[in-house]
Amino acid sequence: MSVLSGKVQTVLGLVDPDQLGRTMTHEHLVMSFECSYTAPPPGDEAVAENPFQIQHMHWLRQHPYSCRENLFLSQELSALRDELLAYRKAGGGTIVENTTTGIDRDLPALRQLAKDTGVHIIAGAGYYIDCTHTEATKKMSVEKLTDNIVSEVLHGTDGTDIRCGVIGEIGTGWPITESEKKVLRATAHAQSQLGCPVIIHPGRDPAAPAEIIRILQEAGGDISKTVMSHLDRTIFDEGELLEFANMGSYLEYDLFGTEMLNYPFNLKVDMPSDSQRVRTLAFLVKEGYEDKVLMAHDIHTKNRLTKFGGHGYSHILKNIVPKMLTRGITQHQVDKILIDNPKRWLTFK
Ligand SMILES: CCC(=O)NCCS(=O)(=O)O
Repeated sequence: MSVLSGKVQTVLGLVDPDQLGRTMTHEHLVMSFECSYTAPPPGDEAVAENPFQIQHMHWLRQHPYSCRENLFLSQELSALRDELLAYRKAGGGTIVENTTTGIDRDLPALRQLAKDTGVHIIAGAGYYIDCTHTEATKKMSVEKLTDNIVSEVLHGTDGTDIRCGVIGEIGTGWPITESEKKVLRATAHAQSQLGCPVIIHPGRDPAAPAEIIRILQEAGGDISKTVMSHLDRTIFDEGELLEFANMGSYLEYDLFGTEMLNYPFNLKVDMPSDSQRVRTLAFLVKEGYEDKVLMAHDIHTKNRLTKFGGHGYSHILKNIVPKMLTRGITQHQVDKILIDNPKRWLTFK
């Protein structure tokens, strides 16, 4: 039994799980997503260089990764403070901040945002996808990676005494690289030492989530305390979704607010609309998975902030929940998805 057992670890210290309230389990507040820059379509270069004007907002929603300036959420601390205050006003209590090594995690900024706004913020330990692994990271043994992750939870992160409360988002692509497999095994080893929550970013292929669960399971991970993120752009077939759900992880729909015609990271994927996401949640609830579903917006670009005409961190609470209630999901089930499931996942064993 560790000192963390039965508690949730925020950037301001340990809290009782009952204090969390409504929780978005997959957001970013301070990060950069430069690693995913994608060249704009031919002819659109001038728009990409001059993005934040009302007449360009539709273009930005369609091509969020083709404008470098849009990829630096870390430049928007004042807007983020306003966002979190609005989130609290809308009934939000907690945000899990999924920024890991490789995409510019900033623990002191998260601590300041938590102090300024009263929102509980839980930071993420570990490593993002392969292209952000340094040469030094790629050379590390699973044991060394495990030690690093454990230390980020027990002692502090990035040279501070601020501790992470989850492992992840742990990044993987498709196919999963050797370096990513080592990080997954280290994640499982760290989780079995700490009894902590884990959250995974899968590659963009329907086979990726199950393959990741197998790797974690073989390395001793606790799948019942693991979240599979981004299912909205990964598994589309209902039969395949139920087969994956049977493996026992939490099932996260975390791209609420993103609607784009051409998903640049996998042109074969049709990104669903929010209405289609709600329909999938209703399907999972009907099939008996109401204790496994989680929701979030995964905000990781500036154009999604209300300052730039975006939906902000309160979109689910303000717009999506009312829609869920008209689509066969009860208030009790909504509370499970937004309060009880996050609380159970985030509590250390
Ligand atoms: C760091 C943010 C992130 O990885 N978001 C996932 C975007 S997507 O792969 O679902 O498009």
